[in-house]
Amino acid sequence: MARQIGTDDHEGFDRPRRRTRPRTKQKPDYSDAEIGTVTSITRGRYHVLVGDRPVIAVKARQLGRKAAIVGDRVRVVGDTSGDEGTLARMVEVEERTSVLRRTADDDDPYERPIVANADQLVIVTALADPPPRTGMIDRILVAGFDAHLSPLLCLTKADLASPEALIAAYEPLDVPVVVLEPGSDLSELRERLHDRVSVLVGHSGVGKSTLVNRLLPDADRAIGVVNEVTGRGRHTSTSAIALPLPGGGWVIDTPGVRSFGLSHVDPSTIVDAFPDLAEVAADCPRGCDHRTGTLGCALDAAVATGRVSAERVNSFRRMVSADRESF
Ligand SMILES: Nc1nc2c(ncn2[C@@H]2O[C@H](COP(=O)(O)OP(=O)(O)OP(=O)(O)O)[C@@H](O)[C@H]2O)c(=O)[nH]1
Ligand SMILES: [Zn+2]
Repeated sequence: MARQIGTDDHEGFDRPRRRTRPRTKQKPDYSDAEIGTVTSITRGRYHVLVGDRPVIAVKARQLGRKAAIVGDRVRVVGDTSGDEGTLARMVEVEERTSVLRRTADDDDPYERPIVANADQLVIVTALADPPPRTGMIDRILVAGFDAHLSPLLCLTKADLASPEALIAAYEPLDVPVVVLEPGSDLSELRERLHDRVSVLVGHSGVGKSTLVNRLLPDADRAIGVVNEVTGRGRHTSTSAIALPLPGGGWVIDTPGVRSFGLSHVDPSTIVDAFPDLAEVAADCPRGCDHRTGTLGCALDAAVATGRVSAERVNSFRRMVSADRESF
């Protein structure tokens, strides 16, 4: 067998090999570096939970413009002790399984990724004070379906108003609903959050902080973040915050949103989140956006023959039309 010069292990053991590629092109291998989850970002500092150790890291230069967002799995090197005053270096961002995005408003073409690697979108809506707005719920649903997250509608303040109308509005879309009021049982919600990565989204004042505090009274301590992020005034921060659930899974709280721009979403793809409707829509004309009055939309024919219910199609259409409304 021919001897392969330069590839033997003992060759160049303690001096650099001659055949190594030029330094600039060599990608360092960080596969052994510690990995953690970005829990929040404040002023260019990344809070990373490595195991149960909160570490603060700065972005390494080689990441260039590539930014990590909350929920990202990242590799950190250097001082990863998490001791006070220490800073680690974040050297790599792992591939994401999902990205939830929004645009600031519909005239803003700039996509803002808000959370990585989530699999569930929890839309927190008050039943009163502030009053619920289905347009906003629909827009958030569209963003969630676009990011392939499964939805959960969380209705708060049931002590102030009845949830019946909203439950009825989302039943045809099979969106699961949990209803909460002060002191209500959280076990169903806990079950739905267990072992999942859930992003909480909602208007300011709907009771999101109240809910997070009930679910996770010790949340702040778990990720080692002091009041600058989680205390009052946190909503001046633009960053989301990821909180580990004791039994497994994450809750990612996001700052209260006033609008949920969808200019990055192609509404014609949302039908894919509904397998029965997608099957029907396969017969639609090319580029059909499936809205009411769209010529030749196969959803109309399917309703006429009873293949799908008018209620489901109407709810679907209301939802995808929400991206035309403004708030
Ligand atoms: N009646 C009633 N009030 C509630 C309920 N949940 C929260 N509240 C009140 O609603 C107000 C807003 O609650 P927060 O938890 O601060 O709401 P938030 O969504 O975090 O609001 P921001 O911090 O502004 O984003 C507070 O005065 C709460 O006490 C509820 O189930 N019923
Ligand atoms: Zn169609």
